[in-house]
Amino acid sequence: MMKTCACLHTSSYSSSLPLLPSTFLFQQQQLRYHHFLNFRSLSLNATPREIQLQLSSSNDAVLSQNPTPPHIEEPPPPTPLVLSGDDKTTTNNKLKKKKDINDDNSSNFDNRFKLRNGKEVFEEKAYLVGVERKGDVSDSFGIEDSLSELKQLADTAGLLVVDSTYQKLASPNPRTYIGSGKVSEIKSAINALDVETVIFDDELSAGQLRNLEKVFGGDVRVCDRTALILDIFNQRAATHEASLQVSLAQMEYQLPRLTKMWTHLERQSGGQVKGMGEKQIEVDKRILRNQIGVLKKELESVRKHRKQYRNRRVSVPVPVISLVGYTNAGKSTLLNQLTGADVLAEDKLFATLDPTTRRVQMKNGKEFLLTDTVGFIQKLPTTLVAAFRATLEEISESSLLVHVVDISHPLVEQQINAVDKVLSELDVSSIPRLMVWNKIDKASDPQKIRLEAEKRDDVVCISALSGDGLQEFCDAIQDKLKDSMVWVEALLPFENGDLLSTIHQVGMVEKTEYTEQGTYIKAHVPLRYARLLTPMRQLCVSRP
Ligand SMILES: Nc1nc2c(ncn2[C@@H]2O[C@H](COP(=O)(O)OP(=O)(O)OP(=O)(O)O)[C@@H](O)[C@H]2O)c(=O)[nH]1
Ligand SMILES: [Mg+2]
Repeated sequence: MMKTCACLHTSSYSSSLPLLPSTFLFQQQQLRYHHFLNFRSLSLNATPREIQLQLSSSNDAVLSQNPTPPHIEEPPPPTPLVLSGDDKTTTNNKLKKKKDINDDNSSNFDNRFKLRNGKEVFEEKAYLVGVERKGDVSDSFGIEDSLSELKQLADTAGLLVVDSTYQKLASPNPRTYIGSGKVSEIKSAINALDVETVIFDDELSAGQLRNLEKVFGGDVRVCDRTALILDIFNQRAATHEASLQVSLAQMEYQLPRLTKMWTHLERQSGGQVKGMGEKQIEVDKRILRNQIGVLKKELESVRKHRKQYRNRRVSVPVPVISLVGYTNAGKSTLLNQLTGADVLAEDKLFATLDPTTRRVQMKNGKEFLLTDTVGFIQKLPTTLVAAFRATLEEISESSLLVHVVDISHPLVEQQINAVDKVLSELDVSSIPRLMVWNKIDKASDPQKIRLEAEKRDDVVCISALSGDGLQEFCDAIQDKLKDSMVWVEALLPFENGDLLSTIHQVGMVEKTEYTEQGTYIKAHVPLRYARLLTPMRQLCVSRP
């Protein structure tokens, strides 16, 4: 796979703009600055598939060009570190170099290769940094909770978190995000703990990233929560559509961060190529914008296919219900439990990226389609919400949204608010909702929670893991679907037998009476069918 990517990359460059010398350096810079993004400059003529491969493959592709920049000392080509099994695993040239350096101490180093989900992952030492904004509203995540979530994210990405710190600030420092005292404190921690990566809990600007890396020293990488989430998504994207969406989000994240990364060229060449950096930023921005355009087109075509598929599904008269909720709430476990599907469900953030739809048959013979979707998280980057819009369209075309909540989680209220916030961005307020309090088996006082749920409308307690409460869940779905339907009394002529059986399938028929003129029904039916029945409803009104 890695070899394939390298070949692809070389051939795509042969038919594209020549790489400017500085682009090579830029690639090296990117590997340092944005280790998590597996990002590199791309050829203008690359196909979306190539772009995707280039983005998702490890850093070996960069080496295939190997141009020699004038006036600038060429950096030694790093040897990629091949980890078994997975070309998307976080790999890094620097690691190989470090491994060589550390050969004497290699047993210590090798201890940090861990097997996760069947993949070998190198655990880089990471240090977390957060900022508590004075005056933050109390219903949002506290700084310690937010940092502990960041630790979970880092863990999911395969990093080894060695320590963390935070600072209370009225407003972030525009140059370094945190104050200078805190910067020095972190620098000491980096030296003492041999930290390789510093991760900030909030999105940093290009300038802040650059300044912090400068202060921390050449070998230390700095990244932010968004880059970390993007990296997890990149590692986990399993389908063509998900890969395209992640690639697009990565590029959009990257675009504003190209600014001024080139000034080092002018410094290194002693001013001989003055202005070169500035020009190169423009060239690379243009290349990146072109790639974004190519990806958007490709996504649009994938989106059209999905739409056609959805349209076909609409013609199958079964309501579609989407599971939404905070990451790790138990959505996939619920889908698996109800449908016998085999969707990956695990105690990691963002286990699911692609929607999976399965048919559920209830005891009364009624059916619905259940869709599992990508989980949400607080501080979800807007670029990601936008990039996943195509996938999230599944949600907007549902008859009902089931909000799955991990009721055993200490920050359950904050998680509910974060999900509501994302849903409000998706413009789905008109779709009826049902809330499910999951993991009731794990709650410290399940009885108290059940009593609380009884007091509320639209809440059902379940354990997706044990299957407890699933019958109540299906009953609640029936009731909710009924609420979203229209009450009709109609007389269907006998030649409309097909429509009658569809109504039995999608609606809730309360009375059927056979008369000489046709079948008289009283039922709740979806709006679409109420419209189809309009002429027959008039007939019914005129019935003696
Ligand atoms: N104790 C208990 N654990 C549960 C329950 N439901 C899910 N889990 C566990 O919670 C973890 C996350 O479950 P998933 O089904 O992967 O959660 P998800 O909402 O699909 O997560 P994302 O795909 O990341 O958004 C897994 O380890 C499940 O075994 C439950 O009812 N009780
Ligand atoms: Mg899931």
